[in-house]
Amino acid sequence: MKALLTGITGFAGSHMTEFLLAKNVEVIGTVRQRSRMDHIRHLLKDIHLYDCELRDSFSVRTLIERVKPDLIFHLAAQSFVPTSWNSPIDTIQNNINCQLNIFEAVRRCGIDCKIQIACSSEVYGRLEPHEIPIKETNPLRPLSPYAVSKVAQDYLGYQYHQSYGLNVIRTRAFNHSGPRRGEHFVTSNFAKQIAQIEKGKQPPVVSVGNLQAQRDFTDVRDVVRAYWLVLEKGEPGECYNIASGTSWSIKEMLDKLLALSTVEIEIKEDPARLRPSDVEIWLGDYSKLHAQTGWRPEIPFDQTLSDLLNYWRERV
Ligand SMILES: C[C@H]1O[C@H](OP(=O)(O)OP(=O)(O)OC[C@H]2O[C@@H](n3cnc4c(=O)[nH]c(N)nc43)[C@H](O)[C@@H]2O)[C@@H](O)[C@@H](O)C1=O
Repeated sequence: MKALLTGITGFAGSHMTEFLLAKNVEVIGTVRQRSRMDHIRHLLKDIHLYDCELRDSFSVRTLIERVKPDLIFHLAAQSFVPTSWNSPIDTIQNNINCQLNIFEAVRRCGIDCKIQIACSSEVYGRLEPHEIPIKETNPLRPLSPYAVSKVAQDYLGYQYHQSYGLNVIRTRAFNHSGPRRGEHFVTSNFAKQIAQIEKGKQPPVVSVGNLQAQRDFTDVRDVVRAYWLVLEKGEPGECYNIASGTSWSIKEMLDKLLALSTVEIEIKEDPARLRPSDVEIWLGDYSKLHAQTGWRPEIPFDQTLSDLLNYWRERV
């Protein structure tokens, strides 16, 4: 079996690759000139990489024709919410166009393959208290340009299934973390700062943004297992939440990280880290995914944070 991964050099992509290789699936990934290989260097001898600019329809079609994948995991995206405030057009164009190029290539080449698209809990945006925990049937009220790009990706997945019968499954992952998480995302950012403080490379102050927000964190290794399971057992055209079913405030998450360290550390709010609007609370209901595939989260959040902090301790 052949799996094509977009975003293979990224956080989820590298974990997805490890998961697929352990299942003896042939892994093919797309890279660009500027892709950094740090996360997949240890896997290079076991995978095939193709130069492909996902924004370029010709490049994508050539790749799909050549590879003829059985499975596609579409993980590549501009995924950092604050970047989407600074360059909304770039985020929207990138996230929508890349996916459209994949859909059109699969459709026009007539390839029979299953496609997982990495949508997001960001599509839900603003919530009413009675809507928590969030089900897939909830109205979508996106609160950032990134969230709007994910709504478009999500609905295009639905539409291409309805219109052309493409075998697309939409996953709405809530926040996820673990080793290799990009350093701008909150868990990784705080863990890296703490690791730097422990080594005396930063004064003993952690800079933070909005600590009141509540997030539902799942370990990335559980998330990629869900990506696999939806293609194995999911219903084409459907969407599935991937969540832990537990919510932590960002302050609680920071306290957990601080408790893993022996150093005295102060907390300081940095106004530059606040956003024009921030989703207040996320708590996902993953019962649909569980009923369809048997998936449930296995790695406790404390383990995720400890692995992440140790990851940074080895790198700073
Ligand atoms: C599901 C969704 O999940 C992620 O989006 P995100 O929730 O924006 O992730 P984050 O780690 O940037 O922020 C989480 C929360 O933490 C607050 N926060 C406080 N202080 C800092 C801080 O210092 N840095 C950051 N980054 N956030 C901070 C921040 O205001 C927010 O409330 C992406 O994977 C996205 O691709 C996705 O799809």
